Amino acid sequence: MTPVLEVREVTKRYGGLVANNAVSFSVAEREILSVIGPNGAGKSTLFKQIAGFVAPSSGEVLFRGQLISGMSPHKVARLGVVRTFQETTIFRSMTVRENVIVSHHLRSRASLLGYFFGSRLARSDEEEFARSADEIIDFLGLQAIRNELASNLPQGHLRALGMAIGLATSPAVILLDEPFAGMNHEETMRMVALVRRLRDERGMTVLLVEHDIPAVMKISDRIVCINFGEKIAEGTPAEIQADPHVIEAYLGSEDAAIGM
Ligand SMILES: Nc1ncnc2c1ncn2[C@@H]1O[C@H](COP(=O)(O)OP(=O)(O)OP(=O)(O)O)[C@@H](O)[C@H]1O
Repeated sequence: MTPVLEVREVTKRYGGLVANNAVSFSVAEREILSVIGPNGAGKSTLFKQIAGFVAPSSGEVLFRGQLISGMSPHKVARLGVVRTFQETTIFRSMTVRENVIVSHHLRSRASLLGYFFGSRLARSDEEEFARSADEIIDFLGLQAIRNELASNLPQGHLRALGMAIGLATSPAVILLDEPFAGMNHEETMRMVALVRRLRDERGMTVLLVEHDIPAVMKISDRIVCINFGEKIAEGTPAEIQADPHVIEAYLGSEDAAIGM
């Protein structure tokens, strides 16, 4: 089967620093794949290149066979590859529901400006977007904060809103940047279940960058491990857990052992 996403020999240099060095891997439809590695390994840089926030120095990223590396994040998102949590646009003076409605305009025929100025085309989309926004809010269990201003939300809810905004565009591939960061065990388990539902109920392919190794082991179909910008291992959670290169990378870092 054609992979939904292909990362081919992606290299990113910042001056003399090589943040990613010829990283290659592919992701199958409806797969949950995690990218792990010690601090500064190059995980965020890799995600930014997949989602269009940063252009590779060399190499390419393909989505269903189409070249997407070098495109703007907006174009990449329109095609169906969306990164959430960091650098997500949240309108602080709008409510949760309004934010999710507005985000639908990324895939709309009418422009965002049309929404603000009430164009006819925008008005015709409005009802559908409101219905879809309510569905996403229910899906994520955010009913209680539906009408809360974004500026009043604590960090955890802001992250959930970031996810809601990502879902509003109905992506085929969603990239989650440290979805479990700062969460206690119970919250993490809830998020693990939610990510599985994205795949099982919405047919999405999920890529995540995450430091919470036990959660990664639980949730991932496959894991790619990078260290000093290079891919050092790729495999199932059991394979990664037993890989000597991975163990060595973690033992030599301040992330401590790859404790599971
Ligand atoms: N815009 C930039 N300019 C210069 N160097 C950068 C830039 N972005 C990242 N780097 C460097 O590239 C390397 C990889 O950084 P990156 O943020 O991708 O790592 P990471 O694995 O995501 O780290 P962490 O787990 O700590 O978030 C680091 O040495 C970082 O300092």
